[in-house]
Order: sequence, then structure tokens, then C-alpha cells
Amino acid sequence: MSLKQQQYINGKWVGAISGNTRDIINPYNAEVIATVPESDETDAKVAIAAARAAFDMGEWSSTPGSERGAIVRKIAELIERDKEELARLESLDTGKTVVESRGDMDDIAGVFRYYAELADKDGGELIDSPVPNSISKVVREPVGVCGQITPWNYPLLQASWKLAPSLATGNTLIMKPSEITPLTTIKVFELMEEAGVPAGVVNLVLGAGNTVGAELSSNIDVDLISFTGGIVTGKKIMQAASINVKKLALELGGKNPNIIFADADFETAVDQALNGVFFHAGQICSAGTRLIVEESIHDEFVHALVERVKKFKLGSGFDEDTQMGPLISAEHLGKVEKYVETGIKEGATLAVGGGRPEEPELQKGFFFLPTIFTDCTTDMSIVQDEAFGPVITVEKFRTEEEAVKLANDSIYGLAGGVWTNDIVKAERCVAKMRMGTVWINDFNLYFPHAPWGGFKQSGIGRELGRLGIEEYTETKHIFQNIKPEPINWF
Ligand SMILES: NC(=O)c1ccc[n+]([C@@H]2O[C@H](COP(=O)([O-])OP(=O)(O)OC[C@H]3O[C@@H](n4cnc5c(N)ncnc54)[C@H](O)[C@@H]3O)[C@@H](O)[C@H]2O)c1
Ligand SMILES: C[N+](C)(C)CC=O
Repeated sequence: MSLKQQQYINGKWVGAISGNTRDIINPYNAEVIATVPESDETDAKVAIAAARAAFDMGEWSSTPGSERGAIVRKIAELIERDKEELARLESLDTGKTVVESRGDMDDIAGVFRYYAELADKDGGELIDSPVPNSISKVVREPVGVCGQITPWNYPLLQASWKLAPSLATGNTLIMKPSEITPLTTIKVFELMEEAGVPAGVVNLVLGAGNTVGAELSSNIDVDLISFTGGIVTGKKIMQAASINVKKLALELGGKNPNIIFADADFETAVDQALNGVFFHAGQICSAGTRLIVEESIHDEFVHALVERVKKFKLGSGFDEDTQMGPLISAEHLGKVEKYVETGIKEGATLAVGGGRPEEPELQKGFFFLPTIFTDCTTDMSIVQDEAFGPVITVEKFRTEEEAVKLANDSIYGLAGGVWTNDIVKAERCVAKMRMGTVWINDFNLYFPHAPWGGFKQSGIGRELGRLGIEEYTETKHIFQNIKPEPINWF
């Protein structure tokens, strides 16, 4: 592997101060694929100091937006140049199919291109001042030092949603990828160095959440913390960030309803209900794992899903005919197994799957069969909790109102879908669905131009789109008196 198996602090590739390392595991066969530094709070403090000094020096924040944009565009070009290497690295690290990883790399380059274009587009706003002889204007400035913490399921994609807008707006940053999937993030730091990002502006620290992540969340020199991950960690970060009232952006989990009306195009809805869940073995925050199906087509719909699921080809992400890879780790496999056991205990009916595959070649990896539960109700924990694996729960409904009520019965509010050929009905449902993204006759589509984020406990703030850039800026009002004179009050 030509990758530097190190972290990047203040423009230098370094190991952990303690000398500790961590093995990175291939989820397909549990083999070690890399060994990287395992840092702790001490290394995080050094990286934070570097980012603070770089920001306070002001070189990057005062670089014209067009020049910052050119560097961000260069990063996009380098990602496109190294797309195949990056995609293979992502599949090696996560187990997802290389076809999916290639798609991710296209999306990631697109995110850098999108924010490169926005880097010089905000010249501020002149206000029509109510005060005579004055100029009132509003400008947006970088927030400062940003701590960025990412999960293991879409390692580089989630990193790109943070790196590109924060760089375009002139911030400095410290990124901590998930300790189990750091490889493509390391590679992109190599590319950012090659693109000419100045030393200290971008810093990469590798280590665990309760050490490096906790330091980033609580250190008073960090002005903003942007986190993507689980709800439990999100709550801890929110608490830690209160130390200096950091700005906070949280992209948390989801339990995403997918409503199928009887008048939807049947074949398309079946196909897309599968697509909406089983990519990356269901390890997707916005996976449509909560199917809510109109009673009149329920049995036929479930039958069609089950017949398709039985034929899924599980295997190595590098085999072109593999449709679904493994789960990320032995620990996560254990969690999904427990979730399925709970479903059975709660009285849901197992329609297909429910265990590990039997093929000898899949025994070393962390594989779990695609699974469908029917006879599910909202009081079951399997309907309320994120499975983060290849598991669908199916509920039935009779009326439109009931469908929407079921869909909203959740602490989460990340995403949802509605399938129907009656567009007025779809619009009525969407207006009542409490989620950050709702798809009509589609599922799981996202692109850099539209914001992404959650209602309710799925998060705070938005990534992507223009809102994604606003997360990384502070708003300043500047008032100028152009005819100053004494008031003679005192
Ligand atoms: N909303 C979104 O866009 C989105 C996208 C991807 C994943 N997710 C969510 O991410 C979760 C899966 O990812 P995960 O298992 O890596 O999540 P996680 O919360 O376990 O870990 C995410 C990151 O937080 C770090 N971390 C852990 N404890 C920490 C602490 N005390 N302080 C600071 N950082 C800490 C981890 O090291 C990792 O880098 C799912 O819930 C999924 O829905 C959400
Ligand atoms: C946001 N998304 C869909 C790319 C990944 C969620 O896990």
C-alpha cells in the first residue's frame, strides 16, 4: 500500500506521541490491511494548537476566496485522478462494493467542486440603513478552528461534506475519522498537501472517540465542532461542547420510513424499497428500513421483496457480481444479531434472513443475511431503534392519515419516502412528514446542491448546499458613520 500510514499535523506526517498503533481490519476476511497511529488527547492538543496558530495568523482566512476556491478545485481534480485507488481503499476498509465506492468518489469530487465554486461568491450584503449618513453592511467570516469527527460507514464522503465548505470559507481544522476506517481520509490529506493547502490549516489526528474526539469536543481553542455519527455520541459531544459554547453541527442517526401506497408503480416501488436499504449492507443513516405498506398490497409486496432478497449475492466487494458486502466489524455484527433476536422476542415475524450466511467463503468476514420482519408495530423496539444493518421492518396501514402518523412516530427525523402515482396525495403527506429530506417516488438520493440534515433527534444544522457553507461562517454586521459629529448629551 503506497498510503502514508501516519497522521498529518502542522504540515508534517507524524506518528502518535505515545508510539501506539492500531491495526485496521478488512471486514471481508478479518485480515490486517494497515497499521496506523493510535493517538490520544496529547496529540489532539498539538493539532488543535497548530490549527489555532494557523487561524490566528490569518493567512488562509485572508486569502481571496477565488484562490481558496482554486485549491479546493485542485483537490477535486486530484480525487478524480486517484479515483480508482481511493475507491479500492474505501472498499478494502469498509467492505462495501467497489462499484458503490466508485460512486462515492464521484460524489466526493462533486462536493469539492461545488464548494470551490462558492468560495468567492459571497461578497456580503449592503443594508438599507435607517440612520442618515451611514453605511451598514453584513459580511460572513470564517468561524475559526473547526473540530470534525466522522463515522465509519461513508468515511470519505462524510469527511468531504466537512472539509470542502470549511476550507472554502477560510477556516482551519482538525479532523478525526472513525478509528476503524481512516484510510481514505489519510489519502485525501495527502492530496490536500499536494494541492497546496498551507501547513496548519488542515490537521488529521487518528485515534479513539473517548480520547481524541472528546478533546476536540471540549477544548476551548476549538470554535466549532461538526460531528456525524450516532445519537448517543452526539449527546456527549453536545455536552462537552458547552464548555465554550462552541458552534455545533450534528448529523445523527435515522429510522427512516418508506410509505408505499397501493397506487404506486409496483415493480419500481419493490426495486427501490430494496435499493433504499441494502446498499452497504444497510449501514446507511438514511436507509429506508421502516417500510409502511398499504394493507391491500401488503402481502403481494412482501412476497416480491422476499423473493428478490433470497437471490442476493453476498461476497467480496471486489467481485463485480457481489451485491452486498459484510458489516463493518465483529462488534457491529454482534449488535445486529442482538437486534434481530429482540425482533423475534417482540413477536415480529421473520419473513427471510435473520442470521449469518452458511457459505464457507463468507465465514471469516462479518456477513449477515438480508432480513425482513413483518407484523411489526410502532411499540416494538425494532421499529424504533436504528438497526444499521440489512434489516427491514414492515408495518401495514389503511388510510393516508394512518401512514403519516406511523411515519412520524419516531424520535428521529432524518429522511423518508412516499411512493404513489397521486402527486397531490404525495404532497399532502410530505407537508406533514417531520424529516429533513423527503423523497417522492425515489429514495436515498443526495447531491451537493441540496441541504442534508435532520429534524428532531436526527441532528442540528445542515450540511451540503448553501446552508452547508453557512455552518462554517459567522455573520458580522458592520456599521459605519460617514459623518461623525458630537451628540453633546453628556
Ligand atoms: N446524519 C447523517 O448524515 C449520518 C451519516 C452517516 C452516519 N450517521 C450515523 O452514524 C452512526 C454510525 O456511525 P458510528 O458507529 O461511527 O458512530 P459513533 O457515534 O460511534 O462514532 C462516530 C465518530 O464519533 C467518535 N466518537 C465516539 N465517541 C466519542 C466521544 N465521546 N467524543 C467525541 N467523539 C466520539 C468515533 O470515534 C467516530 O469517529 C449511525 O447512527 C448513523 O446513522 C449519520
Ligand atoms: C448521508 N449518506 C446517505 C451519504 C450517508 C449516511 O449514512
